[in-house]
Amino acid sequence: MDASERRPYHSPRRVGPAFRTGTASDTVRPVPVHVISHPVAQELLTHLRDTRTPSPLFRQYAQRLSVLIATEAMRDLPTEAVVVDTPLGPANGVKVSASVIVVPVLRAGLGMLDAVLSVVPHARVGHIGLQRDETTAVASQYYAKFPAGLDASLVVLVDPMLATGGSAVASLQLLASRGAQRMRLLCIVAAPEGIQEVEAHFPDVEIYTPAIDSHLNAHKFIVPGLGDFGDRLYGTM
Ligand SMILES: O=P(O)(O)OC[C@H]1O[C@H](OP(=O)(O)OP(=O)(O)O)[C@H](O)[C@@H]1O
Ligand SMILES: O=c1cc[nH]c(=O)[nH]1
Ligand SMILES: [Mg+2]
Repeated sequence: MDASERRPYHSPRRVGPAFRTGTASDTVRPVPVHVISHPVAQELLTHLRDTRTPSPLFRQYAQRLSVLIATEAMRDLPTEAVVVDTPLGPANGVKVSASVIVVPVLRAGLGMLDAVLSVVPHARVGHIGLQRDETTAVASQYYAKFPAGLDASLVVLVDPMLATGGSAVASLQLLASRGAQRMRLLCIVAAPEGIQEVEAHFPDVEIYTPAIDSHLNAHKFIVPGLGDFGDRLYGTM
């Protein structure tokens, strides 16, 4: 698809707020969090949590789970009508007509990128490099590069772990400062603290995740979580 074929992203319908159904709270309240409860997604998440899962399998499970998350997150992509010829005659069909920019947060977000691109192959890709300080858990930026057209695209931020929310909010602020208007966040495990932080700064940003966990520990790791996603993905423990 060349640039002339890309059209600005306009959501044809506002996705209604989902209801939080995770383990964090019994209180059901409308928040823009979509919990991917599909049993296949939940089984893949279980494998990712399991300390016995080695890096090669961890990468595979992360990919497969990310396809399911991305599929749900792209449910309302606008399409245009097309007609194709089957061997038996013409058939009406559709073509996705939105401009999508996927932005993984390095490193861990790279473990979801190819999966998201398999769902929206025409998407373009930006990158944000962030690293949490091991003692303060505050993220600092070491890289950022984006394609043109953030303002007219659906921007899909991809980071598997939403812990304090510091990395997600810093990323969303950077994207917003470069013109992004419609943003979504895809993650694999979210903590209530991180969700609150994103909601406080970006109430319109919908979050797609298969898990809302219990809480953060003293080191700001998600409990029960799955440990350090980047380390498990790349074997840097
Ligand atoms: O919500 P937060 O408290 O900001 O934590 C979440 C961030 O922490 C992890 O990255 P990390 O800093 O470990 O970098 P890495 O991906 O290179 O391992 C994770 O991938 C998120 O980006
Ligand atoms: O639990 C956590 C928190 C931040 N980053 C991770 O990889 N895991
Ligand atoms: Mg890490």
